[in-house]
Amino acid sequence: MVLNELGARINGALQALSRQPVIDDKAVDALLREICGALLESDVNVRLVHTLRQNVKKRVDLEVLAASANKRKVIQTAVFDELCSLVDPGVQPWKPRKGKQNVVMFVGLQGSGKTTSCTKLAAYYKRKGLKVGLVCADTFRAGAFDQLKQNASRAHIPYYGSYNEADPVQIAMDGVAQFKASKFDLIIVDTSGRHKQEAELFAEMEQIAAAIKPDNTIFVMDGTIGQAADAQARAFKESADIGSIIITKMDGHAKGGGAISAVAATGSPIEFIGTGEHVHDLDPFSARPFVSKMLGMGDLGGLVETVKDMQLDKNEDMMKNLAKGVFTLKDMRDQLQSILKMGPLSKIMGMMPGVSPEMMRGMDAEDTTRQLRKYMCVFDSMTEKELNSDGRLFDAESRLRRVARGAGVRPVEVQALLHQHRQFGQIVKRMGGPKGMLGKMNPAMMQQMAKNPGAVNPNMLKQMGGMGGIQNMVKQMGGMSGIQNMMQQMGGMGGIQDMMQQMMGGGRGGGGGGGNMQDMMAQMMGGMGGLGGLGGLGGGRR
Ligand SMILES: Nc1nc2c(ncn2[C@@H]2O[C@H](COP(=O)(O)OP(=O)(O)OP(=O)(O)O)[C@@H](O)[C@H]2O)c(=O)[nH]1
Repeated sequence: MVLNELGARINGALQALSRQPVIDDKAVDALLREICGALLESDVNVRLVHTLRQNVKKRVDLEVLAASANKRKVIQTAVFDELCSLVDPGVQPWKPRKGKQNVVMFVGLQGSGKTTSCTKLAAYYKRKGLKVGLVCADTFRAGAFDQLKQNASRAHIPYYGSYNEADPVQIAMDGVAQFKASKFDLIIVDTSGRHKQEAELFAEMEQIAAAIKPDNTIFVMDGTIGQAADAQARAFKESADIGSIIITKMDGHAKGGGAISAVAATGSPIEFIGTGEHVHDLDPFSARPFVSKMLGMGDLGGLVETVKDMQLDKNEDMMKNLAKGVFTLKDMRDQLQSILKMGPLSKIMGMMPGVSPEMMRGMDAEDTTRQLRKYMCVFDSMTEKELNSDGRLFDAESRLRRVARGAGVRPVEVQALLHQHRQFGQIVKRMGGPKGMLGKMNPAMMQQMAKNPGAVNPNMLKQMGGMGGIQNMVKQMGGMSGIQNMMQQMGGMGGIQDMMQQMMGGGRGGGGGGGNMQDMMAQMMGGMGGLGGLGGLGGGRR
């Protein structure tokens, strides 16, 4: 059973319990039977499933709880906590620090996704502002260096490797020395894999580790290997000083229960999971948000992290414009670019509470991304004067045709983009200016928002999780016939405004610091504006 289905089934069992008129031993047994059955079908190790069952039963003492009105809540919390402990060894993974020369070595079997994950990790920390270099010490597989070179070039990450040197230890040492001399913050070394866990592989791993003395060794494991994960994780753990783990190929259809639970049982924390072949398909792993997301309860921490990574600080001009009620074509391009950087839209949506993986199924993220790229070509064909305008310049047919020709699209597609821009521009006009919400923000708040979009009080986020506003919004989304439809509606002015109002209402109710709430709102708007635009893109094509 794939993880999406596992989440839906556990959720279904918990909801069935909520509907039971009487909560007795029979009801708890039925719940546990269903949950444990689902876990086993997802390849979770039988021993761990047994432990989970025992622990929940221990915590749910119906006699003690008899008088409590909150029996269901206690049971649900126990199940949630036990699911979390199933994937959490309780150890924090090592993290590189900027300004320190951190060396990380990757190990794993051939084809597990090591080389791909090296570049993903490099891109992740590059986004966080670290100077990152990649070293290819895989001399076993012909073509490994070319692959790393290609991936690294695409992600604009400096790399080191050799076509002549056959000794992986020498390459690793030379690469690390070169990047250290150039004051890199993080040096990632990719090593060879083998088809099986064999002595030669482990000997090579040890030699490289002894030569470069990594600060952390990351074990990469294929998430699709099911029950075999247990033996593999243990073998690597015994032979190398594994600090943390990346599980790859955990895309929507992966049956990752085996790998996740086996790895957690070895005591090394899972640091990331790979969720696709794209360089941004690497999600930080943390037990509670993971379980929460799997059960369709969202991941607000992840959402903020993503918004932070959108680097709104680079959009200081846009923030100033928005406050004034101005929205140029360049502002729109910058927003869409931020969204593109974050990878597929489904990732952002999946972090919202109430948007279960099931709901995301019909969404064609690839299609949306392709469409977005097309729009980037349109922006690239515009002159600086056109980009800084409100779009009215394009009333001239010849201008429109010139840009369409330059971008290799039909004029009607340029018109669709301009239409989207106009719609959003009207909202900005209403919200900006001295009377609008954005206009009312004081300059210090604006500056904080532009400079440090991540400075969001985590408690406030918790409040947001409990807020009626967001959840209502998400419920509305759920009621629509599909996310794509919702996007289209959001593209329309009414949709965005309703949503904003709901969130504002919730913000007041939540009682969070007013300044923080508004910061958060504006941050989300940075994203939402882009999402609104996306909806229009989809709609324009249909
Ligand atoms: N769907 C999906 N594919 C992935 C993911 N990570 C890696 N892959 C694919 O898995 C295949 C193997 O990945 P590599 O990075 O070449 O594997 P490797 O472990 O470096 O292999 P060796 O260099 O031979 O040891 C490639 O086709 C990758 O695109 C992931 O998270 N999801």
